[in-house]
Amino acid sequence: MKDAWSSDEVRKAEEPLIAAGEPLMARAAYALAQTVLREVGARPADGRAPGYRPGRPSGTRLRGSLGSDGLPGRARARARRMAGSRGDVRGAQALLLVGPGNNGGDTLFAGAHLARRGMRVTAVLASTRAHEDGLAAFRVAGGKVLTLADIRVPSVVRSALESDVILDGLVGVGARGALRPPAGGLVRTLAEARETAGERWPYTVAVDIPSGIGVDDGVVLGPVLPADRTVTFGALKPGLLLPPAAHLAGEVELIDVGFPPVSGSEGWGAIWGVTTGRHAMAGTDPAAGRVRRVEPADVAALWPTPSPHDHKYTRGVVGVIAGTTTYPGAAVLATSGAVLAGPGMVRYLGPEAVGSRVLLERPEVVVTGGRVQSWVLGPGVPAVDPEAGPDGDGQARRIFGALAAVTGVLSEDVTGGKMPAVIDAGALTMLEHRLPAWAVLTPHAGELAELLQGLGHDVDRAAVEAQPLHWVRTAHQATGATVLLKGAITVVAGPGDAYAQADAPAWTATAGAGDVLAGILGTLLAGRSADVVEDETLAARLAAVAVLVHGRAAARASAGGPVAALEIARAVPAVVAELLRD
Ligand SMILES: NC(=O)C1=CN([C@@H]2O[C@H](COP(=O)(O)OP(=O)(O)OC[C@H]3O[C@@H](n4cnc5c(N)ncnc54)[C@H](O)[C@@H]3O)[C@@H](O)[C@H]2O)[C@@H](O)CC1
Ligand SMILES: [K+]
Repeated sequence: MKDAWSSDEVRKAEEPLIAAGEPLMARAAYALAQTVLREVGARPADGRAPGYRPGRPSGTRLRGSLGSDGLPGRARARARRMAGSRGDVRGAQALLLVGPGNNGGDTLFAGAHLARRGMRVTAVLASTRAHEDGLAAFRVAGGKVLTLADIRVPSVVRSALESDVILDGLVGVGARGALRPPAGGLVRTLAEARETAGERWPYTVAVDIPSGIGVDDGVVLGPVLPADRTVTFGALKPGLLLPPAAHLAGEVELIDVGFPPVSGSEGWGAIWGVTTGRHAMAGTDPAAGRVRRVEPADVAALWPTPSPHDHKYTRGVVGVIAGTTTYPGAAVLATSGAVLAGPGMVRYLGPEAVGSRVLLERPEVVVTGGRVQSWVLGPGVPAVDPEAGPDGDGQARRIFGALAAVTGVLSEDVTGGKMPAVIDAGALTMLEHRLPAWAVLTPHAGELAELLQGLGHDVDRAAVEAQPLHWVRTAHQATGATVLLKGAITVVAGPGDAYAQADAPAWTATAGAGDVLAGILGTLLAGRSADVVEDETLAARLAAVAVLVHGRAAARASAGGPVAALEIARAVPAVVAELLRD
């Protein structure tokens, strides 16, 4: 599990270490310089071609969203330039963008290391203030210092285009809001120049964070220079995991500067003396938990794996109400996702003609009613039209019935107990009662905006995409449900921690992929039905696992090319087997 720490948490962790005389900045700057030296040293053996880009790094720690071939966009270009690297950095040029705080200090100390290794290093000070010791060390090492006020933005752009590497050290965790002038104007112009220069743009390293992103919530309120790599210190920051900012961070490398090892709330309780309640302040809501990312190694502990004593009913039965005669494919895809994720059984409820199609693809499915341990509601079912009332071949009526079980409106004597559910597509328009956390809503941005509008919020799709964590948490608070917002980076929030998953190649954005995801998650909820009711934070974790498995299945089925939704479902068993084996 990757854990992001809010800027307040980072400060609290730093304080005692700095008081104890730990050389945090020296460690950060040294590691940053090593990364730059490694990258620049990987240049082609025939010397620095104009617009040279260093080689692909060996140690990728974390990626943002992936390209169709599973590599972050800019890493692809660098991968092609690997051949003939020679490790010599003498004469290579670095441009440092230096802000007034410790982030600028890290950058200046790193620049001093680079200069001592024979690189030609220029620091542009964006402010009248700069870290004094850092600046002195940089000068002694032979670095050249310019101030933005003296040289102006166009000459910084020229200098950037002549450089091999840029270090963005304008602001770090001390950032508040969008970059202000003159740093904001400089970054805006550099970002535009990068767009024009394309592959000729130098390798760009963000120091701690890409300056200008929302450190704690991942929003992008103003100009940001996209990085090929972010070297971050002590802990990941939420903005490096969350969209849209995570798309600007490139590959993220976490440097250990000596923070205590912490994983999850238990560790924080021990460190801060928190004995009860929520621990962290990441994101926009002080009451909410951390921002995290589930990793492949976490899956085995969460996946409902059968024991020899299990039979199909103890393993969990998934009930799927999806598809209509107009949209029968969604029923096939959702049941396929559920079956291939490995439940005890899948029941399908819907029009007979659709059930027959489901059976053609998945003869394991049972097309009669009966007890279930989770519901998958709504894929391929149209939104309820308030004028016309429920229709859709009776699917709306069936979904309303299932929702009555999920919300507890129906007696548990009738439903057989509390019931987790995946609520997708048309079913999102059928919510009439407050939901438990073990109901998982799975909207895309447009559907989430509509849901929130229905709850009285003035928000559209673009606003949701600009502040996904905020709106996902708002929807959770308003409905009670766990909310999974589908996207290139999927954001999940319920009571407690939020999750930002970047597992899928861009080809996954294809019709029907969400139906498969709903099915996979239905199987996870059925297999751990009692646990999700017991632990209200578990549904979000399982939702993140479903997203991870779905994304990896898409990558496997895609193999760098197009992928059809049914092929994602078909790749699930091999992906799960691999994750359980590792
Ligand atoms: N976490 C760690 O373990 C370590 C952190 N260190 C560095 O220290 C940084 C934090 O340093 P500081 O607290 O000095 O803060 P920063 O250097 O991040 O930024 C603070 C300065 O930027 C200005 N500023 C804030 N928001 C701005 C905006 N929107 N536009 C323009 N200027 C803005 C402020 O006026 C202030 O002068 C970290 O990001 C990291 O780089 C390292 O030195 C040591 C290790
Ligand atoms: K920075």
